[in-house]
Amino acid sequence: MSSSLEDLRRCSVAVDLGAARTRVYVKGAGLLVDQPSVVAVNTFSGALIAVGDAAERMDGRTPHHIRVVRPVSGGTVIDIDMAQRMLRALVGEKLRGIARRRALLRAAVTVPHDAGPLARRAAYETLTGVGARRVELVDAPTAAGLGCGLPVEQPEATMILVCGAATTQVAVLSLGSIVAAGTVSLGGDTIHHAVVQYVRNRHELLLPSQAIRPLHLALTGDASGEAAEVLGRDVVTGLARTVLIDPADVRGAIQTPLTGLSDTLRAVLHRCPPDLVADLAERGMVLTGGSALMPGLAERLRDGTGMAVHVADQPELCPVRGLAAMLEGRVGPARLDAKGAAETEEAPEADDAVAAGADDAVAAEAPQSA
Ligand SMILES: Nc1ncnc2c1ncn2[C@@H]1O[C@H](COP(=O)(O)OP(=O)(O)OP(=O)(O)O)[C@@H](O)[C@H]1O
Repeated sequence: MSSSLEDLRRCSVAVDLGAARTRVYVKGAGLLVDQPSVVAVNTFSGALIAVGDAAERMDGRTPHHIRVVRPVSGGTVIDIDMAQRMLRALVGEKLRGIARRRALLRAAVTVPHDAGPLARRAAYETLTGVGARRVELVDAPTAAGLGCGLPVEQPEATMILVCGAATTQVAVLSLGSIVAAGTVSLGGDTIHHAVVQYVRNRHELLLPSQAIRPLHLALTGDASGEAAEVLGRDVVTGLARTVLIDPADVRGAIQTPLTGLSDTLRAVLHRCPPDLVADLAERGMVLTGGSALMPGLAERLRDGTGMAVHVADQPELCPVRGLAAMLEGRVGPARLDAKGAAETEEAPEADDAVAAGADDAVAAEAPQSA
């Protein structure tokens, strides 16, 4: 059994810090948090006004003194302070309870497969800032693969797509490690921005967020071709106005990010040994992450690659479910090596830990959590 799986089993908390949503699983208690990764703060006093669902509802509707912040982007923490405040507000009391019962609060957190030292450091600092004394970093495709029941630890290829808010990670896994992987700027938010940009340029209209989701239906192959009426704000006059949007135009607007995904899939397959590609030809790929639910995405991938495409059950929960499986010791045989899927970060004693590469486990005690 590898030390990293042993370490993961000792964790009591699993965190999937996503650009769109934050999910926190606590051993023995289940999924305690599944909330938007959003914080609203008072810009004058710095006071926290709302987090999660409440903060997201304020987005786009705030007066000057309230700022709505998204502290995570593309699976990477970009504002550590806000991410810590968000986690404390969402789950702080529970973590304090666990920390009181256990001498050492250990947490596991997902990071993108290509996260660099700074991104790893940011995830680690976010968790230590809310009381974790030891942090296990697990790459998101491995966690998602385990979370949807794929045999990622077996000597056979599995292809997993983690379709997040702004990025999609494509990975081929075998023996618990990533064999080849790539990332493309495609997700629910990318599609959202592409559609907003198209309507703005073509119709000089700014769309509210809730008007976009119905337009996603244009992605489906069987889109009837009927134009959809949407209400927005005229760019010039500032007045409310409706326009008719042709589904064919929406498909055109999102073609570029979709082409990027097909290119990334091909590039990843190109880097795989032929034996693994043969496995994948039989099995196809599995889509996880919330954007896997985008209407028509699976069909378009099937048409574009000729491979079988499966959408996981509750795809948005796969990464956190995979972490939960590791924490509960449901992953075996234990073939995930320490330099592959999971890495341990221990809290540093001093700044020299920061200088050490993120790939190196740093043995030291954490400072007392706030
Ligand atoms: N039913 C749905 N149809 C289309 N898109 C959806 C649906 N449900 C969720 N999404 C999209 O999924 C994305 C969120 O997915 P998920 O929760 O997996 O992302 P995340 O883990 O927070 O993001 P990331 O991995 O980029 O950090 C959002 O962009 C959202 O618009």
